[in-house]
Order: sequence, then structure tokens, then C-alpha cells
Amino acid sequence: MTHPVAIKICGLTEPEGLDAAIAHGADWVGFVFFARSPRAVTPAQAAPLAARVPPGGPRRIGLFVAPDDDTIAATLDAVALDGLQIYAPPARALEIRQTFGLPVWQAHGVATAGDLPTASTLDGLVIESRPPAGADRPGGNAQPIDWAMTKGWQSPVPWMLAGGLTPETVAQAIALSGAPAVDVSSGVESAPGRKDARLIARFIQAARQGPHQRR
Ligand SMILES: O=C(O)c1ccccc1NCC(=O)[C@H](O)[C@H](O)COP(=O)(O)O
Repeated sequence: MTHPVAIKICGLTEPEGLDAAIAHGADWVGFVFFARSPRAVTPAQAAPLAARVPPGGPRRIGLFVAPDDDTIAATLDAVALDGLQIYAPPARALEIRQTFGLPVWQAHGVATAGDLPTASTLDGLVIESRPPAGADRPGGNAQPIDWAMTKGWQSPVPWMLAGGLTPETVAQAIALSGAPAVDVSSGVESAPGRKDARLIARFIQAARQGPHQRR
């Protein structure tokens, strides 16, 4: 029995990209609440986007870097989100989970297999490369990991592979990594922060084709 690989399209800022992700069956759509990102949205900008997602559509993920509770609370007051992706130590991510009661996926940067987590109290892990030297943000840097690194790794919770994935590479990444889910931002953009509906469609099609589906 195979299970279709789950797909997150992250860093959505405009209706066109969001509508493409919805139309092609993405499982999650992500909104980046981090001002230094080229995909940053404010709560006021994200609210109408999140409202476009129909019932039964992709889950709406708000992405925060080292946030305080007030920032998250103000965002949740304005934007309908179904889950959070948090860049913070595990203990802080768990605090956020307990405070807001939403599923929390913790972003985890890895350089070698030794960095892969063996325990987690959260709802999921986003496994991606550590930011390159000089990066002004912890994710969304188009940096792939060595996909073979996770083959054989038993994640303690659901996980998704992120970092540098593209429509051309996602099938191989899934086959080599054994990832049950994938996450992309840069690889489906025509320019930083501008999602391309055709690239989103191609990415989802490529991630869902072929024998590499997770067993
Ligand atoms: O996307 C960003 O600009 C970003 C900024 C700050 C923290 C996280 C960010 N993105 C997180 C994601 O979940 C991305 O989809 C993931 O890092 C993969 O990004 P990419 O390598 O560009 O596909």
C-alpha cells in the first residue's frame, strides 16, 4: 500500500499562487510572518488569503521565527490558521503548542545525519538545511540537504523534507530521502516572493508521480 506524499507550498503572498496550490491539491499552504523574508506577509495581508481556502482545502500554516506570544496572538486574531511552523528551541515550541492549542511543526536545521532528531513532543518536524553563512533568515534559502541522510532515519513524529526542492528534483528527493511529505518555497517562484502557478502545478505533479511514493 502506498500513500501519496503530502505537499506544503510555503511563502504564499498572492491569490494566484495560493489558488494554484489549492487547485492542484496541496496539503498545506504556508504564510511567512517574518519581516526579513521576501515572502513576508502581515496579518492584514494574510487574512484575505487564508479566507480563500475552502473547507476541506489545504491546512493553513503560519510561520514564525522566535515569536513572542503577543505576536502569535495578534496574528491568530486576524488570520484563520490551522497550524504553526516555529523556528525556536523545542521547549519554546512546546510552550507555544500548549498556549495556543494549534498543531506545531518545529523547523530543524541539519548538516549531518547526527543532527536528525531522535525525540520530539511536537506535532511534526520540518527537516531542512541550516541557513548558509550570512543568511538573513533561517529558512527559505533554497539550500538542499543530502537527501540520503534521512533514509533509514526513524523520525519520532511526522516529518517533511524542505530546502532547495524544485519540480525537477522533488521526485528524486523523495526517492532518496524516504520523506513522507515535502515543503517548497523558492523552487516554485519566478522571483523571490513571487510564486509561479505553473511551477506550483509542476512541483505537485512531480511529487505525486512515479513509484517513489512512500510505502
Ligand atoms: O521562506 C522564507 O522566506 C522563510 C523565512 C524565514 C523562515 C522560514 C522561511 N521559510 C520556511 C519554509 O518552510 C520554507 O518552505 C523552507 O525553508 C524551504 O524553503 P526553500 O528552500 O526556499 O524551498
